[in-house]
Amino acid sequence: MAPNSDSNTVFLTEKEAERIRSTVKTRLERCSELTGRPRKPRDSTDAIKEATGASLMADMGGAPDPDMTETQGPGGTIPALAVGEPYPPCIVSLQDLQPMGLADLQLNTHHRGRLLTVKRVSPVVTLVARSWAMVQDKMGKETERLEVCLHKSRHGEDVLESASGFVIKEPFFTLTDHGEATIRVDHPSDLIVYDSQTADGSSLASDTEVVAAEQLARMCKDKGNAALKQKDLPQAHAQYTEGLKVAKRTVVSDKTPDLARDLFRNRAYVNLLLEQLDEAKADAKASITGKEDPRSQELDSKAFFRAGCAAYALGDHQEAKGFFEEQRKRTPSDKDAIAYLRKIELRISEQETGRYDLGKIRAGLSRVRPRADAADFINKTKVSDSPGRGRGLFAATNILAGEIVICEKAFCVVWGHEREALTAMTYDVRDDRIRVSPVGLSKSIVQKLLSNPSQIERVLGLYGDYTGNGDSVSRTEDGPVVDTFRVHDIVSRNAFGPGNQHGKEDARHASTGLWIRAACINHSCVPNAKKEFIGDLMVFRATRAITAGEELFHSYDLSSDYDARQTALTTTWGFECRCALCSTEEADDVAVRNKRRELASEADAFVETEHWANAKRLTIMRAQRLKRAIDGTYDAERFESVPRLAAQAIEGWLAKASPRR
Ligand SMILES: C[S@@+](CC[C@H](N)C(=O)[O-])C[C@H]1O[C@@H](n2cnc3c(N)ncnc32)[C@H](O)[C@@H]1O
Repeated sequence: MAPNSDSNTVFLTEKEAERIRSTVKTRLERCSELTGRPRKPRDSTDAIKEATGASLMADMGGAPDPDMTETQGPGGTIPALAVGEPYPPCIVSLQDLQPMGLADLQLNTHHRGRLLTVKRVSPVVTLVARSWAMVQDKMGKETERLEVCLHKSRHGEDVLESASGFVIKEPFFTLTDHGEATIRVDHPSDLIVYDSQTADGSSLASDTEVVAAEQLARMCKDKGNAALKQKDLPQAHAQYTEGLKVAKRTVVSDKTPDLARDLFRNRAYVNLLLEQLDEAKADAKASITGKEDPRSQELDSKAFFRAGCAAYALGDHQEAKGFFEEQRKRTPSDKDAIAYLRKIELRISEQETGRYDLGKIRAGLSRVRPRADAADFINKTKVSDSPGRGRGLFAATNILAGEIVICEKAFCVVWGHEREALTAMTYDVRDDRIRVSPVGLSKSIVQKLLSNPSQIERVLGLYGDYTGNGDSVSRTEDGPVVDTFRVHDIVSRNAFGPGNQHGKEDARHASTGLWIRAACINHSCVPNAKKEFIGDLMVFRATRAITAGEELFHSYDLSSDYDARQTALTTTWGFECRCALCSTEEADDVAVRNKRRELASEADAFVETEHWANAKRLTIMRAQRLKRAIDGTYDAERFESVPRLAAQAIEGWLAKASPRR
């Protein structure tokens, strides 16, 4: 990777790049040699001792993290990960899988159709991009390493650390980068936290059992309330869920129907805090009593409010409006409902007209509130095939120069200053390329999809190199399923950086986001739309008049240098640009392109250091000379109808400069 003065550029030495490549290649060779071989038993005591030591060292930061690679630059060290060996997640429910033991594991094998029940027997070794621990199966005779890669936490808690019992669906037994055997989990839905309490009340028969079940449900509700008070949201959610298993049984709900409703209402609240919006909405709806007495009206008002908040956060403004109106009917003076209904009017107007108070939106943003409260405006565009480029976004109506084409909130954005921000060097074995990848964004998207499965289809419908094995299963009886490899590939080809809006960023913590509609816009070096970011709002404006039916383009890479642009487009986006400008520049002599690159760098440095306001006559003359020199590298005839990108910065400066009086 080329050295660069830009603070967001990662500089990887050839030696480091070679080390990453050879580590991965050696592992793959070893894996293929060992495929199908039986697992070698481990000495339990030694294995646990080793994990305990490694866990202590990791906690103290005392040992080098094997995930990390050295890079030069302000970001410091960056994790290095191998990608490009995707496999689909398990899409079979637990009840349809056959149990197996650790002794049955075979190397480099996905044990399809099988499940492993294990308990953790060592502390967890928490590394930047993975966590691991030693586990034993039911018999307690065999011990093995269990590693959770990248997607290792849920609601901010390390999954391995959150419990001691796990079920691994269709376990993948392989080698670590260092050649050690391990069970490896890449898809969060393949690891189920094993729940020993089976309070499903499935065989409730006698009155005494029903009373006991009711008591159990009440106890869960109390425990949930206590956990909520302690702000232990995952625990509160688990307790309410446990209580609901019993309270929903007909024999219990016939006797005390309000118990399940209370649990649903409480869980709706916890779900809102956990941003599990699908379930928050469903729970709130399930808790509605429909009764007329004042107490029930008050409780239903609360339920409609929670359903409204969930629908609003999901961007379903019409649905949210319906819920808040129901709330207002029950509690007419409720200020929250009135405030939300007012906001919804604004959102619906933004969505329909594309008119935004962008100044106000900008003023409401800050480092602690970096996400805009705004609706998406997309109805001037439609998605259609773009020959040679997959799908593209097209104008559905005539659009004037300067008009908003689309305005969209990020489906997910991770700001450089947020805990989730994480950049990695990924070595992709499919094309032998090392890239800088926003893996923190992939992690956050996976979490968001697991929490809101209604959104899975929208995201997985985006373009990515790996498209899975054709199964579109996004849920089993055990919960939502998200293919993390597909999300990784989608992020690679569709994510953008909203820029440094909230203080300095470094290479390891760059801001990145995913905008679903805008992800359909293809690239051109001669675009007809230009994007700007206001918080997580991506605003595209037409740079010239666009007629209905025309394809919309923006520039993925703004470099004025043909070679730099082509390298970025092939490496990051996987295509060679064949636009009118690239074809013209490609025909230039290499020496001419080199000269132009040098002059453009000089012009950039000039623009950076010399302010145009009150510039001296001599400074202006220098700028004019530079512009003439750059123009001299362009053949007037061939470049008549395409832009001269290298001259744009200095032209802009000259247009603004005025001689000092
Ligand atoms: C953000 S997506 C754009 C939408 C995409 N075409 C689709 O079908 O969903 C980026 C991908 O679109 C394709 N693409 C974008 N602009 C292109 C162009 N000018 N020429 C060829 N492929 C292009 C590349 O495969 C790139 O990785």
